[in-house]
Amino acid sequence: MAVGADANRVTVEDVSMVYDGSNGPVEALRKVSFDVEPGEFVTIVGPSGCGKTTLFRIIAGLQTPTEGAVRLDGDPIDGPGPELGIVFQEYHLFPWRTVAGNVGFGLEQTGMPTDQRRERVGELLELVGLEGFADSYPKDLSGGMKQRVALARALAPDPDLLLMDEPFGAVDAQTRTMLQAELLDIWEATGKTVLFVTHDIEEAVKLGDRVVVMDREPGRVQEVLDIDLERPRSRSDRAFGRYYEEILDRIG
Ligand SMILES: Nc1ncnc2c1ncn2[C@@H]1O[C@H](COP(=O)(O)OP(=O)(O)OP(=O)(O)O)[C@@H](O)[C@H]1O
Repeated sequence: MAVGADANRVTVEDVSMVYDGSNGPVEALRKVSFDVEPGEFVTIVGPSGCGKTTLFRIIAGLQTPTEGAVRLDGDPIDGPGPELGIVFQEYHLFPWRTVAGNVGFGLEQTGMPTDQRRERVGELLELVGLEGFADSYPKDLSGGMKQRVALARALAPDPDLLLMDEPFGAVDAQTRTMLQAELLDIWEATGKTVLFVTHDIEEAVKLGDRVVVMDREPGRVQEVLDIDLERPRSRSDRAFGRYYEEILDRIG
């Protein structure tokens, strides 16, 4: 295979997950398969309990599937590493570290020299629109700003894949719209492959090139829908509405 042919491609292969529930086995995923092409923005949408978080955790290497595998560039993902940038709904920032300290955390672990690290953190803060907040602490930031810090931290080691689990679920509607637009700008600027989990159909259609639609019946992928729309997209567009209704119809 040519060098780079598989760059940043994610392959989810027949992934199944069965939990040991207190009342017996709980099937969370059944033979889920799909690919994410390099540089693509893929959203995963489905109703509560359909297995989104389980799928996300398996792709992030935080959880081992009962069967199947997830590969990044052909290699199995066997734990979170610098090739993955992960953003959770609840920010997960270190409260005792400044904004710069949070963003630079992963870079410290790699042993990057201080000067270089400062420069990289500065670039990242600019990218997420937080210049001037390097010395602030998370407690002094709004939800949207905290999520920008979490995004900058995830991007710091220049990961192959950006994984986001309901990242805008905890912010108000106006901030959410703003963050969505900013994320698309960052995605375009960096060319990252993005996998984004949401329960919000509008968000899934607005952001994704392709939408992995989970079934009403837990653990199944209903279909993978190609969204053939130009950005920016809004619900007032007829074509947007068609995709929205289509997905709504499937998962209700
Ligand atoms: N640790 C666990 N032990 C037993 N069952 C679990 C466990 N984690 C999840 N489940 C079950 O697996 C199924 C899928 O859960 P999961 O959290 O992945 O779904 P989800 O789509 O992310 O839902 P939500 O949007 O509500 O978080 C559910 O039936 C859930 O109750």
